[in-house]
This record gives sequence, C-alpha cells and structure tokens, in this order.
Amino acid sequence: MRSLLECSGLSKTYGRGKSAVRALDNVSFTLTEGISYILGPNGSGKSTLIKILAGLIRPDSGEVRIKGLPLGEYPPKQIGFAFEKPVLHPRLVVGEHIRDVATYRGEDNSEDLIQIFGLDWVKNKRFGELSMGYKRRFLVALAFAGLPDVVFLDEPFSNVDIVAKMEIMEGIKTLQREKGTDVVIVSHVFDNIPKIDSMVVLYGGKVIANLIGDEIRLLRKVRFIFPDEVVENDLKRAVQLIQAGKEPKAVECVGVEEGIMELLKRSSEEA
Ligand SMILES: Nc1ncnc2c1ncn2[C@@H]1O[C@H](COP(=O)(O)OP(=O)(O)OP(=O)(O)O)[C@@H](O)[C@H]1O
Repeated sequence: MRSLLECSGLSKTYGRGKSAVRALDNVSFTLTEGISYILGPNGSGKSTLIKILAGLIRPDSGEVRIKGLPLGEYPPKQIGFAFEKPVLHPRLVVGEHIRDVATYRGEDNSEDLIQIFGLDWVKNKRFGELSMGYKRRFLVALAFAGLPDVVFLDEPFSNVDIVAKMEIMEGIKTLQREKGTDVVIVSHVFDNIPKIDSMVVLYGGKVIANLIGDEIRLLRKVRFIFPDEVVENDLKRAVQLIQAGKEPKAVECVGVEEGIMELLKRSSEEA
C-alpha cells in the first residue's frame, strides 16, 4: 500500500505561558491510500490536525506530505474537506451548489453524488431547510464534488440516524472502490467500516497507535483468563493449560473497537 498522508514531528501550541495548551505534541504517523481513520477522544488534537491539513492554521513545527508532496505543493482542488461544523450560507441550493463546486474543481459529477448520497428529493432545497441528517449527506457529497484525489471527512456520522449513517458509509465505500478516491475519516468514535486500510489513534495530542493493513486486525483478540495467567491469542498455550487441569475463569473476544478502547484506557492510566 502506498502512503497517502505522512505527518512528521507536528506540534501546535495554543496560547502562551501558564495558559498554553499543547494540542499536538511531536505527532508523526503515516496513513495509506484507501480508507483510513484519524481517531481520538475529545481534546486529543483531531480538529487541530484537520485545520492544519486544510491550511487554516500553521503548525509550530513539523511537516505534512500528501502522496509524497509537501502539503503546500499538492493541488488544492484535489483535496476535499467536510468539516463537522461548516460555515455555509443557509440559502445555498443543494444540487446547484454541488454542481458549482464540482465544475470549479474540473469535473461535474454532481448527478452521481446526488444519487449516491440519497439527495435527489432535496436537491432543490436550500441548505438551511435541511434536517441534520441531510445536511451531513450534503456536506459529505460536497467534499467529493469534482472527484478530488483525497477527501478528509470530519465526524461524517455525527448527529445522523442509522439509515443516513449506512448510506453515507456505503457512499464513501463506493467512491473509494469505483473512483479510487482516498478517504480519511476523522472521528472520536470508531465506526466499523469493514475495509479499513490504516489508522492513527491520538490521545492528549500524541500518537498512541499507528496501524497499517493487517496490524488493524491484530487488535482483535481471543483472551483466556486463567486464575493465575491471562493467555492472549495463543490457543496452543490455552490448550496446554486446560490439559494440565487449569480451568479458564472466562474467555473474552475483543473486537477492533474494543481493542482501540483498551489502547485509550491504557494511555489514560499511564498519563
Ligand atoms: N483556539 C484554541 N485556543 C486554545 N486552545 C485550543 C484551541 N483549539 C483547541 N484548543 C485546545 O487544544 C486541545 C486539542 O483540541 P482539538 O479541538 O484539536 O481536539 P479534538 O480532538 O478535535 O477535540 P473535539 O473532538 O472535542 O473537537 C484541547 O485541549 C483544546 O481545548
């Protein structure tokens, strides 16, 4: 898998002196092409990172590369963003605005996006008239307008019902699979998209895990809890102990989501 986003030594502090907050502390990680996640609880530095990626703020130090190019040299029209709290005029007409942005970026794919994200019946409505779920669909569709190479989606499933969530998720997967658009989802919750190519987990402005490809699957665990030993992902050892007459008190299956929760819990205990 080729690298999509490389951050090295990124730091950003807000304020000075006693009130200074170090939002990103020497953050280095790599995400690959495909679908990736930047995960972290509230206050972990995700918004600061996405603002740096969008060129809204500058880091104090460090470097960002997209597909090997320094961020400033990557064509801006080839990067789409959907912010969690966008500043959009409430009178913008849904279909027209997607078409205008797509045309500006060089390829009018607005009709496809309207279908993919289930926006057909609201395409003549104004942004201010939409429910939260349709606002989110519209914002995600807008990020893909003009088929940019890479799209960053900040909390794309926030405040949406389960149907909208599934349709947005399907739309993201379809565009990645069929058009080759690389997608980075920035979120405080892990939504189990079946195919995830890489992820970084932030906590307190630091990277606590950067997992690529199969490493993500290694977060899944089968754990045998014996009275005096915990055996993780080692069936042979568990069988040995059982044959020696030891009985496990419990057997736990840990999914990717719980694996991430365990990483975060460990980091908060160490902090
Ligand atoms: N403009 C600012 N001035 C001062 N401190 C800030 C500013 N923006 C963010 N912070 C602080 O920097 C830290 C990281 O914030 P950031 O918003 O990047 O995290 P986040 O992971 O996006 O959180 P959330 O999920 O709550 O949006 C937090 O402690 C936050 O209070």
